[in-house]
Amino acid sequence: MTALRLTGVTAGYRGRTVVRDVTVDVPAGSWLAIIGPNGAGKSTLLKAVAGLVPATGDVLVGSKSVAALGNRERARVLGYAPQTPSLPEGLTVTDYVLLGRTPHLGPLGRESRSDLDLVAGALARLDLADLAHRPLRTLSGGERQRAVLARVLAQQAGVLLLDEPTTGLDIGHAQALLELVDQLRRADGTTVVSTLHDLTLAAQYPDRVLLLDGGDVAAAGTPAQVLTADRLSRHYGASVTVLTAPDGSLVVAPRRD
Ligand SMILES: Nc1ncnc2c1ncn2[C@@H]1O[C@H](COP(=O)(O)OP(=O)(O)OP(=O)(O)O)[C@@H](O)[C@H]1O
Repeated sequence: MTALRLTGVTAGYRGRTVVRDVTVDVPAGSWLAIIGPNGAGKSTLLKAVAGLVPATGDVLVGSKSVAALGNRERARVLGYAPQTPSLPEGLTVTDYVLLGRTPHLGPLGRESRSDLDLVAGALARLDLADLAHRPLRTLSGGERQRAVLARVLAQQAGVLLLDEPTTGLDIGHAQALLELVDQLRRADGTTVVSTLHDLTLAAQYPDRVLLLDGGDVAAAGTPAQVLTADRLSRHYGASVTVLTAPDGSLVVAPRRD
């Protein structure tokens, strides 16, 4: 079953087209990584899917067009975590993560016990329980990044759009976060679309990879199909060796020529 379908999505800013004619189906419970060099249009494509930049073409979530959804309904089906979120600094971590429940609250806007439990669960899963009462402004970069993810998890949307979710995280927290996202899609059937710069991680977690270059789709397929040394040289100008680890997963290793 397709959870998310993009058909001919073209998007940009003030008359400048930045992403052109992207067509891709993302099956329910799968993980699509959007990769590509800086400025390729990865974040813009995610924003277009989230309905945050003007776009032409079609974005369907299930059978519904995103363009036809109101903000509240959209936030119930699509959880978007931006790369550099502007955070309401005065809020505590708990109050910030509670914002993820906003699209689910009743007419009086009061959170219930189950909303608070969901928030506590999201904080625990992201190793933030000890920071629950700290103001956001006092968090380190990696802690803030995890708080953003906790808010998106609390939102309980079926499709997660994660822009560079591991930015600023150390390798342990980056792995823990990606494992958590992987677990969500396996346990709950959550569908994931994320941009990723780390190509070894892009080989390990997603099922499919879409390579953007200059706003165009340069390649799409499984990580093994897309992540070849030739292609990475052509589109990133990078010298890399693509190795196979003992467990069969790919490692994209930078090489000095
Ligand atoms: N708000 C904006 N207004 C105008 N141009 C923008 C805006 N945001 C991004 N751009 C431009 O759109 C192009 C694509 O940017 P985008 O952030 O989508 O790329 P990216 O692939 O995510 O890059 P990176 O890997 O550096 O994060 C860039 O040339 C960028 O300068």
